[in-house]
Amino acid sequence: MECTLNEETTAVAGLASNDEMSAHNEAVEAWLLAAVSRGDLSVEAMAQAMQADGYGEHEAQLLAALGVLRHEDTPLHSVLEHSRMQGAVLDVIQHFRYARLDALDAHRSPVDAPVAPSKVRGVRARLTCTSPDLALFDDVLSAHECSDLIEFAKEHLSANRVMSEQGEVIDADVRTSSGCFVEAGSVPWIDAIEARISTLVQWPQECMEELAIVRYSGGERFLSHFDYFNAPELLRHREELDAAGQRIGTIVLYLNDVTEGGATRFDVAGLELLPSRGSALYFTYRLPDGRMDEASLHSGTPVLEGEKWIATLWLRERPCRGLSAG
Ligand SMILES: O=C(O)CCC(=O)C(=O)O
Ligand SMILES: [Fe+2]
Repeated sequence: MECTLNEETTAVAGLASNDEMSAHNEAVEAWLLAAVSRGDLSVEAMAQAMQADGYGEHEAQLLAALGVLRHEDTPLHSVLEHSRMQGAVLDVIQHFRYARLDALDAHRSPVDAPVAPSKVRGVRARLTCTSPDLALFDDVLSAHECSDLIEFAKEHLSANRVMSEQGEVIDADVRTSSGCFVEAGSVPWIDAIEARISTLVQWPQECMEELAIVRYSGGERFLSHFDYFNAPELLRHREELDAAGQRIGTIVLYLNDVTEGGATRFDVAGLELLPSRGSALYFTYRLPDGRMDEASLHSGTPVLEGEKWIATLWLRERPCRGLSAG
């Protein structure tokens, strides 16, 4: 199983195999629900049963932990209290970039309604996938933060630029949106948002490019592309690689709900993620052997009604503050 849906489906897979995947997920979830309602909160027992059923150790632990988190709406700390394998669960959770809001609360911006410091809850991955490696998180930005970012961008938008084969900046058909960068300090709470994302994905803030806000109006889209620099023969790509290394991951923050169209589509997996205000898509594309993952090929599908607003953060191998890759 490559993709795991953890909530009601706000993600839509376009290929026929999705039906099989959903049926499989439903069966797994039904089993988890039954286990939880029997009062068996032992993640370990569930994981062992799943392993006996042919799941890999890691996957079984993850699914069992997710099952408890989801079906009981159980705070993370309570899962850990009930679990005899706290360390393993934490490893699994961290591996899949779960973060705890108490850690994230340190990075809440002033426009957020404060979460009581004693309140601990997990940031839930609605969906995880191994090929491409991605996770979709809910409630990463507050409604206030989303609308403030949109209001800021409205004052600073210009047509997005795409590089020609010769490495020149041109207006091209690949990306028909408008956008702007949010320089450090230009919005008071931008640092808080970036620090929160850094905590969520466990990657240093100084290795994140400047936040880029993009608006797609009716009919606008971003054709299939890789986010990493895949043409070292081009001067621009070579310069970028020399300056701060490869791009290895992307966070797309969805700033509004889109009425129709405007999905983020992963062509190889046939997976389409629908924007939902405040959620964050995180995907990575450096494979364990160092090659870049072609399964990360993706596009922004045409917006059919209304507008789509996103904010994107690209992760680099090395510090990149002050450089704008675009
Ligand atoms: O618009 C989208 O959903 C995708 C955006 C994207 O691919 C990017 O900003 O690199
Ligand atoms: Fe992209």
